[in-house]
Amino acid sequence: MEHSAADRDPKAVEFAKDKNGVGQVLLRNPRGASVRVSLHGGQVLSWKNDHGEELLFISSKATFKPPTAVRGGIPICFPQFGNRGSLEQHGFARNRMWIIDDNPPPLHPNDSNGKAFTDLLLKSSDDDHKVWPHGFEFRLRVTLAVDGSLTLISRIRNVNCKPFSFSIAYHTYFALSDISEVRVEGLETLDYLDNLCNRERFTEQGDALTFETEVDRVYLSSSDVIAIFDHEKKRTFVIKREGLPDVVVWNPWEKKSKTIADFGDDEYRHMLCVDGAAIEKPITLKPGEEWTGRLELSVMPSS
Ligand SMILES: O=P(O)(O)OC[C@H]1O[C@@H](O)[C@H](O)[C@@H](O)[C@@H]1O
Repeated sequence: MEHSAADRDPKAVEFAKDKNGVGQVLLRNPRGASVRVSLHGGQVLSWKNDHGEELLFISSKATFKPPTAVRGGIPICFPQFGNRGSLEQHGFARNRMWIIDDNPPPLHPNDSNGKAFTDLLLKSSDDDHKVWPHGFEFRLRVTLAVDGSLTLISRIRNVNCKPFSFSIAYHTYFALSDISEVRVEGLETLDYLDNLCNRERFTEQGDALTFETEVDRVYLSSSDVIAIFDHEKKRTFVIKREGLPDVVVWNPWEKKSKTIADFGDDEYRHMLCVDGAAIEKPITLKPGEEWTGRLELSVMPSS
């Protein structure tokens, strides 16, 4: 039996609909932090700390009307990343309607006890089979802990009689004061594939990543914790991953921003995508097998 914060506080998990009729789950912790998850795409749309400050970027030009994913938050790229395959960009999961999973297979008690959480489910549909002929169940648990950290646990199961392979990324748009004041640590000396150079492979040379132009890279096989230091806001995002060896770093910068319809011209200054991902070596599941991946995001004060 799993016990969530909802067992003690009926306000810890609430369900509502947005103005387009899309279901959303709101998680709250006792200190006032909150997380909002949409059933559309299983996408986290908001993560606020206990001062009510938004930690995820959402574009002022974002459209919240399905079927397109919202520009910001944490869209889930599955079963394809980017255009590395025949499916639509970043796969179809972010554009599908998920359901609430009332009776998910249990997870470790640490993933629920004392926390506010919700379980969502996406099952492959007949439409999905036309473009990707595989049977899967994708279970997503979104958890808000008492310390304000946000955890996404994905369990993907092959429910068909033939194997399939997939890629996945949690395309996390972090909200920042100013991209030119930001430093990312944990990717030093790693190899990366540069999407701006036909995925050519390079090796990261610098001490830490800083930003002064467009970046669109997949860092490979990183085992470290990633930290995003925001000097102006005096806070550091800490990203921990399990089962997600690769890390995408994306900022469209000035020129590309102007070509993205649901993104403001100057908004690149206030966001950075850093995704926990499994891309270079797709994950293969035999019939009946399940894969688990875990992303944990937390924020710490820094000087
Ligand atoms: O506009 P989309 O489909 O959400 O993708 C945004 C970006 O996502 C990044 O992860 C890709 O590497 C970029 O190439 C892409 O432009």
